[in-house]
Amino acid sequence: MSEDGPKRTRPFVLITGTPGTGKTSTASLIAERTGMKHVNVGDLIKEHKCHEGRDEDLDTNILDEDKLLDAMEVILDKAAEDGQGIVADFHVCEIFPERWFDLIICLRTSTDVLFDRLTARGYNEKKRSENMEAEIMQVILDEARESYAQEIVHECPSNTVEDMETNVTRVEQWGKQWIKDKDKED
Ligand SMILES: Nc1ncnc2c1ncn2[C@@H]1O[C@H](COP(=O)(O)OP(=O)(O)OP(=O)(O)O)[C@@H](O)[C@H]1O
Repeated sequence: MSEDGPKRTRPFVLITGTPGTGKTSTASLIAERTGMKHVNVGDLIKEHKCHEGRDEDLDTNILDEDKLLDAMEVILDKAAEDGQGIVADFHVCEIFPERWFDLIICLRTSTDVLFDRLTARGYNEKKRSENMEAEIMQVILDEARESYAQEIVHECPSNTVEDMETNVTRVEQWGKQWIKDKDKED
């Protein structure tokens, strides 16, 4: 959202984490429960063709960040104008301007569970290993902590359906409080 964009009355949340940790499932449940708009950044990239080519080795597309940020800014500005919250999900968090998000949830999944999920998804061995390693090394969590204020970054386990329920409820309750606090401010 642009610096001089519309004032926000609802929160913007980013769900991040290694591929397979449950970002899309969690974000869509949050959207369902709260009425926030779900922005599946992966889908947005496909829709707007934000690619600069393909990394065949890693079996992944190379992201055109500027194009993605432009496309997202339009969506975020519109949500702010409409008084709607945003729950975005993406496995990269450091590319977004810090001012965009009020809460960053970094989902974490244990090695054995993630292995099974990525295998079920048909990831090739190299892609699966890269992602497993990234999760073990907490690459995304470190990126989140480096890119945003410490107090808005939360690490949340996402191994079981119960974990997902806890995470969704947590964001839902946090959102209600955010709105109350915002109302008091105005
Ligand atoms: N907490 C959880 N408990 C049980 N199953 C889960 C949980 N989180 C995700 N899953 C399952 O794991 C798979 C991957 O989930 P999902 O697509 O939401 O992950 P993702 O982090 O969005 O992945 P990507 O970054 O590749 O889009 C799905 O089959 C989903 O149902």
